[in-house]
Amino acid sequence: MHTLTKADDGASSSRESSSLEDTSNADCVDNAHEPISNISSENMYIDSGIKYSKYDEPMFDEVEELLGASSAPRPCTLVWQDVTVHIKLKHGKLKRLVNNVSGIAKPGTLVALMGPSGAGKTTLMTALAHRNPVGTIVDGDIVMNGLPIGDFMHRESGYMHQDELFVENLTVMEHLSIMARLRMDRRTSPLARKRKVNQLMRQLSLYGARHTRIGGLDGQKTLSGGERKRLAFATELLIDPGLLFCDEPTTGLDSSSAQKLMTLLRASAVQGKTVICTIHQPSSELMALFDNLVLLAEGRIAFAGSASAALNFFESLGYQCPITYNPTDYFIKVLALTPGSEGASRQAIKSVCDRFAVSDAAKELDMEIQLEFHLMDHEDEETKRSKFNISYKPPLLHTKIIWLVYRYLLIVVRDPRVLLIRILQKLAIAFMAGLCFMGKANLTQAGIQDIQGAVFIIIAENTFIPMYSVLNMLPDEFPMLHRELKAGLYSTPIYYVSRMIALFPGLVIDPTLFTLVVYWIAGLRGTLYAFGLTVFVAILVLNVAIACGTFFSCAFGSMPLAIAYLVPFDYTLMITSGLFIKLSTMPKYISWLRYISWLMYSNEAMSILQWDGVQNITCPEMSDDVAIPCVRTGEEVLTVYDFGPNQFWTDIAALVALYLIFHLLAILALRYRTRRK
Ligand SMILES: Nc1ncnc2c1ncn2[C@@H]1O[C@H](COP(=O)(O)OP(=O)(O)OP(=O)(O)O)[C@@H](O)[C@H]1O
Repeated sequence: MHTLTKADDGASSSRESSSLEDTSNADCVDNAHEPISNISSENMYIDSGIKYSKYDEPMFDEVEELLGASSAPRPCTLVWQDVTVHIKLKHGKLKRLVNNVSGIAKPGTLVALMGPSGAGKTTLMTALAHRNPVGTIVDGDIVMNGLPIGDFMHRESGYMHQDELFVENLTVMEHLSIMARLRMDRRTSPLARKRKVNQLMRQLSLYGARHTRIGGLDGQKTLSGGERKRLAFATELLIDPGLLFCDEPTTGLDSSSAQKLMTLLRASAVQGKTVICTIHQPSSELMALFDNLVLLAEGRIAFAGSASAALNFFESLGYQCPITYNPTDYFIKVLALTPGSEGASRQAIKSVCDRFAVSDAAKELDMEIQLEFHLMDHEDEETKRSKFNISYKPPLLHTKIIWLVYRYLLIVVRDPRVLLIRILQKLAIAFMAGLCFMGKANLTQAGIQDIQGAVFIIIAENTFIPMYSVLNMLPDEFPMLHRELKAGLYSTPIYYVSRMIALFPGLVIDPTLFTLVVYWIAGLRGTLYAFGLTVFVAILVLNVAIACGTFFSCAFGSMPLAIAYLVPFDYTLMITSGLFIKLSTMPKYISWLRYISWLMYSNEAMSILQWDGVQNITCPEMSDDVAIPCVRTGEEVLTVYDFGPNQFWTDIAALVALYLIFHLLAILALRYRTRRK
């Protein structure tokens, strides 16, 4: 049953033992690139369904088909020594997640990071990949090709997450094309970019699904789990990283899809990449694809070395893997906490880790690490630099904005029903409202209230529903935003600006349509000047409302919290709009609120457009003995509402200022939120 050990025949062990002498990265890569056709059949053997050359290198006839005959990736050697990871808890205490862990991953190797749930695999891998969550403290040395890891890891390494996140409405080709624009060197020609995308789609069997949406609208074909994983893999391969981290890539896949994906990872290693992979209890066939195994338990190393050596090590401790057991399952069983007897389990795990720390395998590993450090120390700067993609030029700021805007516009275009329903709904409300005011907007005493009412309807419709509808937009995108920020694809302000630009067409069309219908049905002032500027103010109102809603969603992070704070705020806005209370009579301690009320500014501006210069408001017939108060001019109407007739452009300036302030506050809140993660 112990079929996981391709080293059982001795071929692998000879490589293991020679690995200390064979420290040249180039050798690893060269071996990996020996043309398959040059190896005769007597120089190969088959184990676990995988062909191996006499050099014990898996012979993927399909390597070139799988991953193409691209140029050899930059060799990446990652060494980590005495790495300890703590996380800061809320009350300031530190919790240790990874404890004094060392290891090495060389070019052309596929390393499995295994252990029971909660062992610290993901924590260690994010530390090695320099993609730690905020609040993580990493101690120890992590060195890639002689340099302590840093932000350069974004361009030198790829990171496949356990749960892949995509903009679901995009097709495979759109996703990869946009990612190519965001990730690849800006000097890459459009043809080369296109070729790369096509090549990856073919190699990863995604070409047939290139026009399939990743996730979907009802009834539409979408990608399978395996295809999604392969797409995530393709996304990482766009920059052809020398180092690849994969967090549980087989989770959620059936055995055939898992085998397919792992074969791809193996092929990447054969090409010369360094691949580090966390994996949960792989089958023997899958385990056979790995060169090295690192077993973690309770944040410590329980074993590091080849799979066959792991069997020997556990046997030496008295843990004899039953013949019917998959060895990896057995290792995990030994290292997992047993419910009900956690104390005894912890003691047993500690004993395994302690024994490994003084084992020959640990000493060998330590020697290998020391040797690697020694070699790195003696490399000159030029050699070190040649191992990095220092000439990489990230896409320019405007390129990122254009492609992000394109991505978010596609979301709208992909589902035009949402847009159509929104427009129809808007028009229906506009007709309803317009019909209520039809024939009422006259220059009479009663008409004053009707005109002011119609103006307020235009303002309210462009404020409340849009402000609330935007509350879940950014929080829904936070997980993906965090991930793409960590991958160094763009910055928070670039994301925010792009997101808002993509919204903008809707923010112009919506208020224009609504105002157009209400204005003409209600029969508001029939000059082009008044109509045009009313539409302009309505557009401004909607944009300020969206900016305000976005700020609340960024500041409070979730829709329920944002609503809790927004409701009292919107009441304040409404009360101070000038329609419900005479602004000059408001108590001093509260009257300042009118200055942040865009409802007040817009109400004043639209009222001015309706009443400026009006001189002929009719009064009811008066009997000789009763003097009925009567408003005869537009200026008097404005005075009734405490609006200044000359305030129009001041109101516009205030609306623009509020628009900018809310967006600025939203960006600051979003930055704070994304930095905390
Ligand atoms: N932010 C955090 N605050 C507190 N504890 C944390 C935090 N992040 C991780 N942990 C704890 O650290 C331990 C290791 O977590 P990690 O995700 O690295 O485990 P894992 O081995 O990848 O587990 P799994 O296989 O289930 O994904 C777990 O016990 C987890 O609860």
